[in-house]
Amino acid sequence: MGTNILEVNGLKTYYRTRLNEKVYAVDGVDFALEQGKTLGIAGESGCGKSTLALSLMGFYFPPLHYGGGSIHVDGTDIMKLSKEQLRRKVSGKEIAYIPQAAMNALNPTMKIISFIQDIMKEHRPELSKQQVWQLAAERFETLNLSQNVLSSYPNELSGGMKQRTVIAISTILNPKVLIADEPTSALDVTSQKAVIKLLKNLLDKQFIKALVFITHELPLLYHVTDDIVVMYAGEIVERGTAHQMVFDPLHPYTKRLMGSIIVPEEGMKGHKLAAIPGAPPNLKHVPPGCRFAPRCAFAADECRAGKVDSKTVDGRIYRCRFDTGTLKEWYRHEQQ
Ligand SMILES: Nc1ncnc2c1ncn2[C@@H]1O[C@H](COP(=O)(O)OP(=O)(O)OP(=O)(O)O)[C@@H](O)[C@H]1O
Repeated sequence: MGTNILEVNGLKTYYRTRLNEKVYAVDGVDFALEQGKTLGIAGESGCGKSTLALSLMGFYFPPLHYGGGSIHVDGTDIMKLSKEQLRRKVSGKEIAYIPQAAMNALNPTMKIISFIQDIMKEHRPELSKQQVWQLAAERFETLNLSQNVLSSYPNELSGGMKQRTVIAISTILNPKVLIADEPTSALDVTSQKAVIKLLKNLLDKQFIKALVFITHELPLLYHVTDDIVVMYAGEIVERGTAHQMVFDPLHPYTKRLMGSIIVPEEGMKGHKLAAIPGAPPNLKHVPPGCRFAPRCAFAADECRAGKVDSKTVDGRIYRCRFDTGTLKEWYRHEQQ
């Protein structure tokens, strides 16, 4: 077992709406990520992936509120730090976050180098403008990005180049953990591959120590991450290696999620596609038992009765009352 660079225990966060209702977007999440590893987070829209990312950064600004639990980054519980300590010591330095569509949020009137100068002014004020340029140019070259990009405006770059630039900027301080939220969505296949290559490069060169990759496209994670967790209605319902999750899912939700997506992998090309019936629950009023039960073909009365805890079997974690033998038998029957 390696060192855990990120450890999350019992994390709960919620939104408070204008009508004073609570939306339980992250509801008791536990996971750990070892140094040098990549973790994928998958799930349908609205299951809490982006909220989890915001929560991991300690970005608690209304309407998002912290409800409990701990987040250790390289041994430090960041929830015990003040907002000011978080901003100065953690954000971007220990843990960095690339939100969805970040590349479209770059100020179009600023050259790329200006974004890096702003970061360095805050975190490395001792560096001169010339030194910042030198540092940025070396980093860009190492990541196979031309240093000409530094003197460009965001709108002069293609979508794929813009996204790679955002990633290079966000990791300029060598954060221990990088959280990338849908970093490849809205890009063509060639640009997606370039982004994935860049992320792997950051890990190989040890500019980052661990990567969390969030996407609703579970099969994409197969090429990027060591492990995958699947979220459903604010909870993690399964965790396994990328191979296990794609080729041998245990939880009925993971199984249905895989069955609803075109999987280009060898051995999966012929699998039958079927949409998951129904919709995820309203996170203001989650069902009392298994949250997937209302949509699950295998659900029994006991599934709807009380909270379903996670269990660990052969290193895999899943949140379902049924044992692995029963689940696999059902899936085998379905395929016939
Ligand atoms: N500002 C907000 N106020 C209230 N509820 C919110 C707010 N932002 C998100 N939510 C709710 O929190 C839940 C989780 O949303 P979140 O965006 O984290 O899901 P997601 O899995 O990242 O979805 P997507 O893939 O579409 O980004 C959803 O029910 C969503 O409606």
